[in-house]
Parts: sequence; structure tokens; C-alpha cells
Amino acid sequence: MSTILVVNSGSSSFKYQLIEVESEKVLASGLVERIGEESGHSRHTTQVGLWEREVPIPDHAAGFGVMLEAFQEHGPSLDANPLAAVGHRVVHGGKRFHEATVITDLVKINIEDLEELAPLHNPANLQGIEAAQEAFPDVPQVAVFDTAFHQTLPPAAYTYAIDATLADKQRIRRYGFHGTSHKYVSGAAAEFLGRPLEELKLIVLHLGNGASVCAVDGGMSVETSMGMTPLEGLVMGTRSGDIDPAVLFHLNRKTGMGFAELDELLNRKSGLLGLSGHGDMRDVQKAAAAGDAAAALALEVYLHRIRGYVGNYYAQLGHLDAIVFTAGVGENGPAVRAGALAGLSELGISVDPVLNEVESRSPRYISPATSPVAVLVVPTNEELEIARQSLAAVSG
Ligand SMILES: Nc1ncnc2c1ncn2[C@@H]1O[C@H](COP(=O)(O)OP(=O)(O)O)[C@@H](O)[C@H]1O
Ligand SMILES: CC(=O)OP(=O)(O)O
Ligand SMILES: [Mg+2]
Repeated sequence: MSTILVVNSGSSSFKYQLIEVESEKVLASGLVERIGEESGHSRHTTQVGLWEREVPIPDHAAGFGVMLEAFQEHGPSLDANPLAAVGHRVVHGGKRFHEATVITDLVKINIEDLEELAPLHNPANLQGIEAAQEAFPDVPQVAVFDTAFHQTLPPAAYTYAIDATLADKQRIRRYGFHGTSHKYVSGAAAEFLGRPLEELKLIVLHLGNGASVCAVDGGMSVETSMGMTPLEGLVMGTRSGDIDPAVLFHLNRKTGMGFAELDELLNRKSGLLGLSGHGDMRDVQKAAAAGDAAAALALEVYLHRIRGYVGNYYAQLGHLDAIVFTAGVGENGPAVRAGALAGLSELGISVDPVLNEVESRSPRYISPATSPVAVLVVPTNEELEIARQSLAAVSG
């Protein structure tokens, strides 16, 4: 059995799982959050219990230390489960990385070089890698890139219509993100449908805090809504998604806001948060239900954007076998699923109101049995996919 520690470092938190890959057994999982705030929070879950701690966690290195202490105090022992690898989620791999890669100094330089393209994510990913190298100097570290699955995008999908020479020099093109999730979910959907992935045309809606859509043709990503950075596309918790770039010129001229402020505005103060004051979908729904007009509009904008992408990608694919919902909102938000696909029955897309309310951790249909296009909920498992790819990278 091969045990892999999977580390998913976010900007202010990280999640981890200790996974026995062949059996898909999760030996432990946890979360270290509110890194850099006055008081941090950690949770460690094993097969025998759950432990929580409130402690200041100044940075990701300290957060990694909190995780190691949890393993020491509550198990399972990392000596008894020697690690085959530590698998790291790395958000931006640029054009260079097509698959999971064993981390060398050169790979780290490349990840650092891409920080300017993913300022919320790559610096945190790198800190996680360095903390893991220090804690486990003899264990191979593997980077699994969010961008890798989208290396199959055709030029028509990844090219921005701007000066080609400048774009090339500055690495400006669309890369796409959440690839580990889109890949895992496509495979799991094919398995659930009992059909070869090679034959299927799918639209995957990854609706988490960050959110993106992917058109998957025969198992390959052919179009996706995030672009050069994870800012483009859908409305997200705090990110605007698509916006006319001239808004930025206008704000700069009118208010004097500089690039740092504009970056902060679109990445951290927009999306659901900017529209309603709430970045978490559950809070937006609660406020809308209580009659808050701003929250109701935020929901409408969110759903309108998804519906537009579904129509767009259906047209790009020319045929559609299934639409697949995944991630926090996609897996747990029946109202969002129904709202996003409302009015599409002429396209063969409908959601069954009873099936849509079923709560389950397993893949399931939410479309009526007679629907030409299947609509599914398939829970994502980025950690298992990272563990599988990490094992393949160190074995191959
Ligand atoms: N029952 C639910 N109904 C609607 N939204 C939910 C529900 N449970 C979780 N969510 C939403 O899922 C989002 C987080 O998704 P997740 O995939 O965990 O995000 P990330 O991994 O990007 O941090 C939050 O906006 C949260 O409100
Ligand atoms: C790439 C990205 O947006 O990731 P997340 O959803 O974890 O923020
Ligand atoms: Mg996520």
C-alpha cells in the first residue's frame, strides 16, 4: 500500500489528507485556517476521532507545524505509514507543466516565476512545498497543477484577441484552472454513466469558492471559463469573473485607484461579496430569503452567468451528453442547480425537482429519466486525484 500526504495550500488556509492510494482509504484529514489572523483554527480527523484547536498561526510554515503536531499527538503515526510522496496542489503551472511533476529546485523556480500570474495561490503553494521539504527531506515532493488538464485547449479557445507579439512575450493567454477537479469529475461521471469517457461530451460546473466551467470532449478539456488567472469567467465568492476591462481604465481615471487596489477589488472584494456583502453562498441565500434585494440580485447575476456559459459550451461542443455539478455549491446547493438550468428544456436540459433535493455523497442523476441531456451531481475529490497522480509521478 502506498501512503501519500496531500497538501492543498490556499491563500489563508490549507487542507490536508493522508491517503492510502490503492484502497482510496483516507487515514486522516484536516484543515488549518485563518492563517495570519489573530487566532487560527485547526481540525484534525482520523478514523477514531476529531480534534480542534484555536491557536495563532502566523504563516503557512507555522500551519504546517500545527498539522505535524496533530499527527504526533493524535496519529496516525507518519513513521508507521512511511510516505511514498507528498502531493501538492499547485494552481499555476503555465505552459510548461502538462502533468504531475516531481519537485526539484528548477520546478520551484518555475512555480515562483508564475507567482505574478496567480498571486492569490502560487506563493501559498510554494510555502507549503518548502515546509514539507523541511519536515520530510527524504520524501519525494510532487506538484499537481490546476492548469495541466487544460493543456489540450485549442488555440482558438486559449488565445486572447490582443497584439500577438506582446501576448507571446508576456505569456498572456488563457490557461484554465481547477483542472484536477474537472479531470476527476469527468472520469467519475463517465464511470457513473457506464460509458467510455472517450465518447462523451460533458460540461462540468465546478462551483466552489472559486468557480469554473469546463467543456470536456472525449476526456479532454476543450474550453474553460478561467483564463490567464483564476479571475475570469463565473461570478465567485469574492471574484468578479468576466468584466469589461474598460471598467478598470474608467476607475483609474475617475478615482485614481491604482493597479494594486484594482487587483484587490476584482479578486477579493467583488463577486457575491461585492454584490451582497456575503462571500459565502449559504449567507447570500439566507439574506435573499429574508428579503434582501442586493442578495437576490447577486444570486440572479450568479445564475445568469452560469446559464450563459452552458449555452456557449453546448454550442462549442455541438452535442451534449451530460452537465455535471460539483464542489461546495454544486454538490450542496439544489436551488443553485435548478436556477442555473432553468428555462433550458428546449435544449433538452431539465432538472427533476424531487431528485434535485436528494442529499447524498455519491454521484447521482438530477434530470428526469427521459431527458436527452443527463444532469448529474458528482462530488469532486481533488485530494484523491492528487494522490493518484503523485503516486504515478514517483512510480513512473
Ligand atoms: N448546503 C449548501 N448550500 C449552498 N452552498 C453551499 C452549501 N454548503 C457549502 N456551500 C458553499 O460552497 C462554497 C465553498 O465550496 P468549496 O468547494 O468548499 O470551496 P473551496 O474549496 O474553493 O474553498 C461556499 O460558498 C459555501 O457557501
Ligand atoms: C484556482 C482557484 O480558483 O482555486 P480555488 O477555487 O481553490 O480558489
Ligand atoms: Mg476548492
